[in-house]
Amino acid sequence: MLTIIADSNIAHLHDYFNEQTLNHPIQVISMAGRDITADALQQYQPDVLLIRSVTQIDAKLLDTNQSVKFIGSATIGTDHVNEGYVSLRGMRFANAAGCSKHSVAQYVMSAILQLRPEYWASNTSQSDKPVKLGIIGLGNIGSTLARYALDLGWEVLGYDPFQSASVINNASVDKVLAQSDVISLHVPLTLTGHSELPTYHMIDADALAKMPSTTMLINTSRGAVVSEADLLADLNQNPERQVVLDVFENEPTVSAELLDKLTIATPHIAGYTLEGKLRGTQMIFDAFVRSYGEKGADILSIKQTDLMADLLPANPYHWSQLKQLPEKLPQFYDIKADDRQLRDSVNEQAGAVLGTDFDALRKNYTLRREWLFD
Ligand SMILES: NC(=O)c1ccc[n+]([C@@H]2O[C@H](COP(=O)([O-])OP(=O)(O)OC[C@H]3O[C@@H](n4cnc5c(N)ncnc54)[C@H](O)[C@@H]3O)[C@@H](O)[C@H]2O)c1
Ligand SMILES: O=C(O)[C@H](O)[C@H](O)COP(=O)(O)O
Repeated sequence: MLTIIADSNIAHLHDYFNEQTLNHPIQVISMAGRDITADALQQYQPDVLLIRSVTQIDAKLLDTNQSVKFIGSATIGTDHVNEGYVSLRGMRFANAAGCSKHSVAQYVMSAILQLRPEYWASNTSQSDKPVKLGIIGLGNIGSTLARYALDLGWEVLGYDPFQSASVINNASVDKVLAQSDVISLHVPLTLTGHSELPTYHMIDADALAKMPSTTMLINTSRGAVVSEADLLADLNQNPERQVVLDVFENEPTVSAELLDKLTIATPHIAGYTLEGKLRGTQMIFDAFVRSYGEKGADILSIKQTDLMADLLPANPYHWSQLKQLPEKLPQFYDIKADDRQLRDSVNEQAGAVLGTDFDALRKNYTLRREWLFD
């Protein structure tokens, strides 16, 4: 019998992990990601952990455990996982790199175009001052966002010191900060000692001072990439600056003081589309199959399967059509409705959105659909 502990927020968990697809007796124990603790591991002795970003994978969780062999995170970000420790323990780890790249890119485009609809026409063919979109981090999401921006005829000022120079990786960070109309952050959260160029508080008072007050800032990466204290000080000085946050330095709590100064604020749902979450589950299922398959079929003789196609309803939304009908964008995704829901969750007494309410907004979020980028 294979025992799996899984985050109950993993989309279609049981459609993927069951005795038919795995051709093996299994028990799947699903629970809130924050409840996956050393005590739960002690109680259930799982072979497999399937998690999302709210479960910290480290010595505190695993030092007293000898049962876990495979850990899958149905997320892009891995800053919640001490991968060095996991490798040292001989456990297999897989994340879902790129699973929601289109979802997040489309969230960013929705925010920009709903706040500045004039940007639909601010392109190289119709304007002598096309939109300059600054993108910091040009991996799966940043490079996908660049595709949408270039498709609208915008200019991209991109900065990624770990990628080769290219048509989008074309600027210094100072040029991005000083010359962009909008800056969108798409970096992992890395700390000193884990990266030559750590991204922790990358957007601090110095960086903000280099950004004209008319420059919009969008953060869908991780909250701590932006210094919240410095951002608050900047917004007190530059109340006209438009800031869109989907991630927050002190998640899952969000201060009302900060919320009041943001233009758009959403509860870490930029990647929350049916496609994005399903791809995440499919990818860790595939990684699990590969991992166990490598150990020989005697443990698990599994056929790899693409369940995603069966689980996705037909998708009528096409970027090419949306572009022709810009006024349709808010009907496709009303980002301001998500903003209102978060603001309505503020606990006046606490002067903040409480962690339990933030988590509930995410758990109960109605997954959007991605539009097809064609
Ligand atoms: N809000 C959400 O719902 C959501 C959804 C998915 C991912 N994310 C976050 O977005 C992040 C980026 O996702 P991705 O798929 O593009 O990851 P990715 O790993 O494909 O790309 C990250 C890029 O950042 C670059 N980078 C690293 N340090 C940098 C620095 N100091 N300056 C500039 N660039 C730097 C890397 O070279 C890489 O190209 C994830 O790590 C995750 O934390 C958030
Ligand atoms: O890293 C990611 O994939 C995203 O931030 C994702 O939205 C995390 O979502 P969670 O695991 O918190 O549900």
